[in-house]
Amino acid sequence: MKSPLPEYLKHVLTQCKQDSGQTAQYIPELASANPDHLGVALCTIDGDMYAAGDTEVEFAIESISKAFVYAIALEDRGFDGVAKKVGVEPSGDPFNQLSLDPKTGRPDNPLINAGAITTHTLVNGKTPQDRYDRVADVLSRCAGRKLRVMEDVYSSEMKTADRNRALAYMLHMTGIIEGDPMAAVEYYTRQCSLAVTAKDLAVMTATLANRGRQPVTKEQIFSPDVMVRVQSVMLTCGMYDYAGDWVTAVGIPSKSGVGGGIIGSLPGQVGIATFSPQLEEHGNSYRGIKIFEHMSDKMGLHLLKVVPPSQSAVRRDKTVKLPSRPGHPANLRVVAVQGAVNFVAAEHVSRHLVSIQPKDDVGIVLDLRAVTMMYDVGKMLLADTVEGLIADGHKVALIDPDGVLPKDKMGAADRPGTLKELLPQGAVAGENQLGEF
Ligand SMILES: NC(=O)CC[C@H](N)C(=O)O
Repeated sequence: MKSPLPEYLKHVLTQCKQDSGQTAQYIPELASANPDHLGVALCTIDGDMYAAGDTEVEFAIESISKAFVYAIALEDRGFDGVAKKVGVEPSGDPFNQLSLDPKTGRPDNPLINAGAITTHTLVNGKTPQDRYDRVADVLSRCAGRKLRVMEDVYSSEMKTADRNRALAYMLHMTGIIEGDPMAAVEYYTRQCSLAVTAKDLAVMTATLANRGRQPVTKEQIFSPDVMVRVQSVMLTCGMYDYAGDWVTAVGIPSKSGVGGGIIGSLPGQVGIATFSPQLEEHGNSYRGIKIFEHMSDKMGLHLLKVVPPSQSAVRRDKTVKLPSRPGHPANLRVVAVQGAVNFVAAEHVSRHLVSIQPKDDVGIVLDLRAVTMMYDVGKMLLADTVEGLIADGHKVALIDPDGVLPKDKMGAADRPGTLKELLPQGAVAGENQLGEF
């Protein structure tokens, strides 16, 4: 049996293949791209790839590189170091506009050309060549293969890069970029000329979605906090002056490039990439937009369409009568938690536990074996709740073989003997049998 997903993706392509728009006219080499190419690839955070159409055809990454180079700059200079030079505000302007903050002189965001030329100069390296080498190396590691420059695209784009040169001189004049502004444009353009396929982009994007860990090679390339920053800016600025429509209709942090690619990163789930070089008036791939709209709608991918985790955080809450033993509680309350415990899920579990009154004659078992991810806020809230129960005079036992709650805060609850103490002799041979309650 084969996965039905590739067939599904093929169907999406047939739904979205009506022609519209033009290849990028301002870069001769891109203007002559094959307008019929059409592909979609999807890579899960486990590294499973599904693809349909032209997903192994190379094209220039162009502005999609900006999201990754912003991530490198954040790693190399820290959040504050980058924030001094580039903002995070949607400009609402076309990508090649000189959108600078009137007070600080910073480019509005790192995904317009002015911001991206700036972030390129913030990458670590002694010389412009070193900086570029680092960019090419990190992007290649994200793709899982060495990416090459499309020299024809590069030289073609350099012939028509006057606007970017003007931006770079302006940025140099105001002290936003240091060093030779022409070298910045040259190497920024090389960065934009890196050749990728839709499959490369899907796995690169899954790295963003997977908290910075490349899902196939398993290399931790970026830190999770940097990924939050990058995807936030992708959500608000990734589609330039189309960003508001995009968030509304698609709701996936994204980035487009005039080579015809669009990437979409759904945090914790999947990286998606589309390829079709026919561009609409904002410079985004026309058919790429259609594919994203279609998939977001039919597959429920909009970031704001979430199932509240609180509704399923408590897998079981049961009170069991214990045989009477002097000095022991009459009942056992077993609260079993499952899934990812974020704030709302932890609040839900905590609410179950705090409903237990000091006068209730119960011992409490908090079973955390089915927790798949414990957020810091979950750790804090549940640890404090357990402490409070103990302070109320309850005996609490924790079943936490993976240590999802901080040991130091758990006191008596985490002593292996506590569970045995709570249960009558012979009631439980091992932790697993607690499931019977
Ligand atoms: N939107 C884009 O993809 C533009 C990138 C292109 N290299 C430029 O600087 O104009």
